Amino acid sequence: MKIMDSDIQNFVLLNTFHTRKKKLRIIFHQGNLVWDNEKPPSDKTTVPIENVISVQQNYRKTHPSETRQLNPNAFTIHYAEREKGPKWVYKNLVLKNSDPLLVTTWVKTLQTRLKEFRQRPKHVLLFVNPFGGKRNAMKIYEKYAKNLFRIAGIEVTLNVSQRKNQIKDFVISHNLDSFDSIVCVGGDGTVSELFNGLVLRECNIRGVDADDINQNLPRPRIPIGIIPGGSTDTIAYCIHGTDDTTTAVLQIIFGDTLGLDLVSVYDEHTLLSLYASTLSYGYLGDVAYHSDQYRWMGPRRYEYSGFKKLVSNRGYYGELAVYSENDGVVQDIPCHENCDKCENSKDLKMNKLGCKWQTLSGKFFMVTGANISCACSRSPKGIAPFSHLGDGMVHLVLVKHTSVLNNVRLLLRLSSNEPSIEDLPFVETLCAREFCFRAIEGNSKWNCDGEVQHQINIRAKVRCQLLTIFSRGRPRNCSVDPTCCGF
Ligand SMILES: Nc1ncnc2c1ncn2[C@@H]1O[C@H](COP(=O)(O)OP(=O)(O)OP(=O)(O)O)[C@@H](O)[C@H]1O
Repeated sequence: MKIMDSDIQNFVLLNTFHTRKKKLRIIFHQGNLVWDNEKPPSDKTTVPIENVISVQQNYRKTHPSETRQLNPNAFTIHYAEREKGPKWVYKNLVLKNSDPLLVTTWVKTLQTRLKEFRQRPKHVLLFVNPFGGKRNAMKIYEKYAKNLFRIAGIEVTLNVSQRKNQIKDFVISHNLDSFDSIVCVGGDGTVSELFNGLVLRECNIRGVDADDINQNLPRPRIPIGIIPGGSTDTIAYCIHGTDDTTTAVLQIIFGDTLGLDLVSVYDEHTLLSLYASTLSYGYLGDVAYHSDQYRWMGPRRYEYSGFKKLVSNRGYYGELAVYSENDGVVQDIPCHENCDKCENSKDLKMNKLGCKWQTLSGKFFMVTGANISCACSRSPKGIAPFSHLGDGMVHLVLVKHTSVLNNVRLLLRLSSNEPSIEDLPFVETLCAREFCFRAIEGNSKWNCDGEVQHQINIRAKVRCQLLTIFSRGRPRNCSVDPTCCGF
C-alpha cells in the first residue's frame, strides 16, 4: 500500500510515558507534539516538529570503562521554545516506557519526520575570531554552541582565525564542497570578512568582474550562520531581534533561511568592500577610527571615543547623489519574520521601478547608509528602524551639523526604546537603491560595518538578498531594554 503525505500528516501517536517526575500523556498529531504540563500557567505544552532539534534513544548508565548500551525503554526529545520576545531556549523531555516497541515506534516516527527538514545543516565550517569583542569567542563556542551542535548531529570543522582577513582569504581560496554551511563566532567585522570572501569567491568561479558596479553580483550558494561574539553584534541582533547566543545557535540548527541585502561600495575603479549593516561618515567614522586604538578597553572603547567625538562636534561638508523611486520617501513599516516587503522584493526588476537621481549637499554631523535597522542592545530601535533586511534598499540617515545639545538629544533617542530619531528637525532619512558621496571640506573616514574605510569619495549600490542567512527572523512586537548609552 502506498503511503501518501497526507497519511503521514494525519498519523497519530498517543501514549503514556513516565518522565523524571510523573506520568505524562503525549500525542503527536499533524506535526505537533502535545503533552500535559506539570505546572501552570498553561495546562499543555505544544511543540511543532520544526522546533524539535533531535530525538535520541537514551543510553543505560554504565561505568565509563564499559561500552555504552542503548536503553530500549527511554528516549529524549531535544527541542527549542521561544521565550518572551525574540529569545529561544533549549529544552529536553526524557520519556520512559516498559514497552521497547513503543519507544522504538516513537523514536523512528519522529526521526523520520525530522529527516524531511533537508535544509538543516549537517557539515558546518565554523570560524572563530579570538580577537573581537571580549576576546572570548572560543569560550562562547564551547559553552553555547558545541553541545547543541552535537545534539543536532551536526559535524563541525573548526577554524580559529590567526590574523585579520584570514577568514576572507580562506573562503576565497579553499574548496568548500564538503560543507553545506559556514558559521562564524565573532562581531560584525568577522561576519563582514566571511561574506566579502564568499561573494568574491563566487565572482571568481563565475568569471564576474566584481569591480564593475554595473555587474550583477552572484549569490553565494552556501548559507551562513552568525553566532554573536563581538562588541556590538549589530548584524546578529537585527537578524534575530536579539544578541542572545543560544538563540543564534538554534537558528542555525533549524536551518531556515532568509535573504539579506548587501551593499557594495566602490571608489572610481574598484570594489572597496561589501557591507551588511552601516556605512557611516562623520561622527561614527571618526569613532571607528579613534576607538580602534583603544581596543584593549573592549566594548567600552566605543563609549570613550563616542563621548570625545561628541563634544568636539565637528561638521563635514559633503555632496550626496541618491538614486531611488518615489523621491526616496521612507515607509513606516518595520521588518519582521515573514516580512511581506522583503518577500515581494526578491524578484523586483530595477528598470521597472522608475528610479531617479537627486542631489543634496550640506554640512553634516553624520551621514549613514543603513542597510538594516542597526539595532543592537545599546540602541534597541537602531538608527534606521524601518530599514528592512531584504528589500533592496538602504536608508540614508542624514544628520545635519547642529549644537552639541542636539547631538546629545540624538544619542539619547538612539539609546532609548522610543521614539525614533526620524522626527528630530535636524535629521532627514531617505530610501536609496544607490548613492554617491563626495566630501567638500572637513574630511572624516567611513565606518564600514565597524571597520575603518579610508577612501572618502565613494559610490554604493544595494544588492538585493545577496546573502542567505540562517534565521527565522525577528518576531513582531519585540522590544528590549537598552543596556547602555547609544555610542
Ligand atoms: N586572529 C585575529 N587577529 C586580529 N584580528 C582579527 C583576527 N581575526 C579577525 N580579526 C579582525 O578582528 C576585527 C574585529 O573583529 P569583530 O568585528 O568580529 O569584533 P568587534 O569589532 O569587537 O565587534 P563588532 O564589530 O560587533 O563591534 C575584524 O576587523 C576582523 O577582521
